[in-house]
Amino acid sequence: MSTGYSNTADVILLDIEGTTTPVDYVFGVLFPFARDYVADFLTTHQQDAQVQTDLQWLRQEYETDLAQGLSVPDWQETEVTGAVRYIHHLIAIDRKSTGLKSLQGKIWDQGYRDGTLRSQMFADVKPAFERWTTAGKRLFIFSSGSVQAQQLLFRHSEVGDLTVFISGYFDTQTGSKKEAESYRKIADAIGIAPEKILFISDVTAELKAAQVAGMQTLFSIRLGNHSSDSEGFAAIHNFDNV
Ligand SMILES: CSCCC(=O)C(=O)COP(=O)(O)O
Ligand SMILES: [Mg+2]
Repeated sequence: MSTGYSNTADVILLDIEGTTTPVDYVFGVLFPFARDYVADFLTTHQQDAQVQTDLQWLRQEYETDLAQGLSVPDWQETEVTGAVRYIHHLIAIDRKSTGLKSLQGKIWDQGYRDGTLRSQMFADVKPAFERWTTAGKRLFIFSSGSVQAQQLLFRHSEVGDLTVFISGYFDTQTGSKKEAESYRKIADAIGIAPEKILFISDVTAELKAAQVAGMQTLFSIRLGNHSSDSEGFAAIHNFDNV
């Protein structure tokens, strides 16, 4: 029996990759773009204060990996090429790392602004955003991508600027998507009971955490997703009946 959804939500909280946007766009376009441009970007921007913060986060993550005995590429203390090697490694293993995601957002910024990047949305996304907004529901995003990356993605989509429909954005600076506490913090920040929030994602571990926090949940099955096993969660193939 499927669980988690009774369609009584006032707020809809959406994941991005595998829910609003094809996995193929993230893995086939965004990640290679960041991979290809990170060396140039760091060479030009490594002294910027926010880039320095990202590099410090990445360095801490690197030290933790080393302490845990994980296999990581060599990174001498201040070397850009070492940082680039580690960043390439994190992209290759799809680590949902706050430092990596923050840096990726900054790299994608230029690509979106000059028109090289245009984000892809599933065909039912914009009509659903319009329908939910008309029905008085508020829409929020919770993605591993940084808030900056989320805003860029919805502003520069192939179907136009969708940020007008979105009331707020949350990333892993709120907490891991697999921890119930993150969903409690999001409900607090929105100022609504978790039971009034419907969270939609393609990752059941995220739905389990949201459910523990009291949210309603739906599993997203989209073409190209990593898994279509809903593990008992109510599932959808698009937003048409949500
Ligand atoms: C904000 S677009 C890039 C998304 C991203 O970097 C990612 O890892 C996708 O994670 P999600 O939590 O949206 O599945
Ligand atoms: Mg996802």
